[in-house]
Amino acid sequence: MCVVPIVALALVQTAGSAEPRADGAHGVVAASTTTQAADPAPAHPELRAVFEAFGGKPGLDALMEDFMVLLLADEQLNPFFAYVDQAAVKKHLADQFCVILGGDCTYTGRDMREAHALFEIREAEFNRLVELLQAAMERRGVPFAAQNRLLAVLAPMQRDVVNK
Ligand code: HEM
Repeated sequence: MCVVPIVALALVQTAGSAEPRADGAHGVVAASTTTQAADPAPAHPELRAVFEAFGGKPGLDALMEDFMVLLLADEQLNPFFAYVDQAAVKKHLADQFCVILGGDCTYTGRDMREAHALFEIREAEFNRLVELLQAAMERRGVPFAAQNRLLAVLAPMQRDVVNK
């Protein structure tokens, strides 16, 4: 199987701002090293053809069924997924991928940093999850080029998911 390299992107730094603060305090907010969580479902309307190649929303729902089976059967990743609300994870993943691929869906889950904050996730586990996603896409007959277009937009999320 061809493993697509996952590109780690530089962290985004919040810039200094003269806007009023959300907490009601006034004055210039100093530049901070705090990082902002990235949009968990950045829409890519140009990927609409990729969305179709996945079989639209029904295809994504079916993909997540297969993906969860693989995650739970995997020795390395089972401990992460065995005790969570698997139905919610599948739904949120399908909605998230749908939005990302330009589909007409709404993502109602948490941002990526928050959703994964209770877990210690290493790069090796991120890479394993990507392998299993590739296996699930392969099983569903998603064309290789479409697989890679999706993986390319998921890759930058590594910085919000990997926290160990
Ligand atoms: C690009 C990679 C990833 C994406 C796009 C992603 C996306 C998501 C989404 C959308 C949710 C649902 C959030 C919610 O319900 O509010 C979720 C939950 C979860 N993810 Fe990830 N994830 C990624 C990588 C990983 C990795 C590498 C692991 C661990 C090895 C992991 C473990 C989990 C677990 C355990 C949950 C359930 C959290 C809970 O219910 O408290 N994820 N993920």
